[in-house]
Amino acid sequence: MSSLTHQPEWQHLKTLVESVKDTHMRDWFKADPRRAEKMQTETCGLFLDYSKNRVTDEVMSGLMSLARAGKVEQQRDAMFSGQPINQTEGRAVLHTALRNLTDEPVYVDGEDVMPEVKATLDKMRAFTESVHSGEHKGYTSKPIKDIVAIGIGGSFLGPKIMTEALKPYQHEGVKVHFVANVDGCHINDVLAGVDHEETLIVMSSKSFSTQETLQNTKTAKSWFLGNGAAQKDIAKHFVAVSSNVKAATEFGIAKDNIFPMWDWVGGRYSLWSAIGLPICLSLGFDHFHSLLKGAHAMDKHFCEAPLESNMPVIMAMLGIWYRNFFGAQSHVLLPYYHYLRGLPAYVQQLDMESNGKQVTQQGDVVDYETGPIIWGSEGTNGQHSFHQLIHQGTSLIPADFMLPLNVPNQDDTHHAMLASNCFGQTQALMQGKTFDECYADLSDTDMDEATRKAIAQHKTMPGNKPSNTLLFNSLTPEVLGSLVALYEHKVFVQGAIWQVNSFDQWGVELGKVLGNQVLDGINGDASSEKFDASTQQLIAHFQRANALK
Ligand SMILES: O=P(O)(O)OC[C@H]1O[C@H](O)[C@H](O)[C@@H](O)[C@@H]1O
Repeated sequence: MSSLTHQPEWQHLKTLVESVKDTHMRDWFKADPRRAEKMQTETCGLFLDYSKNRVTDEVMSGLMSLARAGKVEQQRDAMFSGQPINQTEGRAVLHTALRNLTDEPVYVDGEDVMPEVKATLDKMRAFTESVHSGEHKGYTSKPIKDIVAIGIGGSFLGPKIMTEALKPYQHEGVKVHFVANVDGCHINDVLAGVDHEETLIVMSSKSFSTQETLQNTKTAKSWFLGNGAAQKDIAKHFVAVSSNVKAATEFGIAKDNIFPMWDWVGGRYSLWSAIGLPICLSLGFDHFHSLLKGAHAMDKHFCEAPLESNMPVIMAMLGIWYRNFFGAQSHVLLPYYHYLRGLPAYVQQLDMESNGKQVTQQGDVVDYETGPIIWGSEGTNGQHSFHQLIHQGTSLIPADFMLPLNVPNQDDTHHAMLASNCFGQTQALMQGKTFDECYADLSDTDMDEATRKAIAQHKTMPGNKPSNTLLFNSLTPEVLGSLVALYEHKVFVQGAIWQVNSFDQWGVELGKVLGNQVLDGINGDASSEKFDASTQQLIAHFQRANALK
C-alpha cells in the first residue's frame, strides 16, 4: 500500500463510502430541508451549489481531513512562495505571480520577478494601444485590421477560449484569428481571408521549438514575402512571445518585437503572461487586466479561506471522492452559455496534462487512480446527445454545470429556457425517476401488463448522479479570471493529494520528439530500425501516395 492509501484519513473514507453508497440523494434532501443552504459557498462573483453530491457532513469533513493530511495548505504555500515544486524540471510554478496585483515581491532563486512581470505588462499595454489607435501601421502605412495568432497547446487554448468567452467585450476594428494545427488547411484558410498589408502575426511559443508553430509561422512568413513585402517589413508585421529570445531572434523576429515569458510559467498556465497578448489585442488591455484581477481574487480566496469553505478545495475533494472511492473515470463540464463553450477543452488540457500521471513526486508508481478524463460541451446541445449516457449509462459521471444569470444581447425568453434546462438537468440527474413513477405514467395506455412493466423498466432513471452548479451574475472578464483560476487550483489540490507533479508533461514531450523522428523517416529512410513494422508500413503508404520514394 502506498503512503496515501494507508493514511487513516483515506481508510476512514473507504469505510464512509460503504455507508453512503446505498443512500439516495433524494432521501438526504427530504431528511434535511437545509441541505442546499448548507452545501453552498460563494466567492469572487461565483456561487457554488454542491448539495447535489453523494456526500454527508461527515463525508465532507472526512475529505477535508484527507486534504489536511495531504498537506494541501503547505504545498499551496510552497507554490505561491516560488519553491521549485516542479521537481522533475527543477522549476518554480508561479503563474500566480503574473496576476499578483499587490506590491508584494515574489522571489525565484532570491530574485524578485515582479519588476519583469510588470515591465512586460507595460509593454503589452503600449503595443495593444498602438495597434488599436492605428499608430502601429503595416509596411504600406495601413492600420492593422487582422491578427493571426499562431501557437498550440497552452500557447493557443487560453487566448482562443478566453477571447471567445468574452466576445461581448471585443474591440471593434481588429479581428483575431487563431491557428494551432499543423494541418495546412487551417493556416491557408486563415491567410486566404486576410490582407497581408493589414495583418499582424503573433507567434506564441514558450520553447520556440514546437514543430506546428514554427511551420505555421514559416508559412505565414512565405505568404507575407510572397505578396510583395520585403524582409525589412517583417518587423512591422511579426511579433513573438517566447522564453527563448535567442531562437526567436534567429528566426528573424526583431528583438523589440519579442515579448518575454519565463520557465516558471507552465504552458497550460500561461494565458496570464504575454501569451495573453492576443487576448489584449482582441479585447483591449483593460479587459485583460480585469481577467488578471479576477484570477488574483481567486488566488487570495484559495490562500486565505478555511478549507471547509474554500471553493477550489471543495471541488477538488469532491472530485477525489468520486475518482478514488466511487471509481468514476471521467468528469464532465457543461457550460450553459454559448460563449463559454470552449471551457471544457481548456480544462481538458489543464487537468489531463497536469494530473495524467502515474508516479509520485518521489518516483513511486501509484496504486490508486489519478486524473480523470475531462470532457464536455455547451448546454443545451449535449442534452440531445451524450446526456443519455450520464442519465442512464452504467458509469458514474460527476458533472459541473455553469450558468450566467444575465447574458448580453439576448431576450429573456431564450435565457429563461437556458436556465430551466440547466437546473432541470441537475434535478433530473439527482432525483431520477422511479420504476413506480414510470409505471404509473403508463396507466392510460392499452399496453398489457408485461409490456407496461418492460417499458417502465426502460424509462426508469436511477438518479443519484452527482453535480455541482456554478452560477455567476454575468461573464465579465473578472469573473472569467476567477473561474479559470478556480479550476487551476482545483487541479493543484488534486495533484497535491495524489502526490504527483502536476507541472511536467513528459508524455507530451515524447510525442514532440517522435513526430520529428517520423518526419525524418517520411523524408528519408522509413525502413530505419527506429520504426516498428506497423509504423514502417504507414510511412511507406504515405510515401507512395505522395511520390516521395
Ligand atoms: O509554447 P510551446 O513551447 O510552443 O509549447 C506548446 C505546448 O507544447 C506542449 O504540447 C506542451 O505540453 C504544452 O503544455 C505547451 O503549451
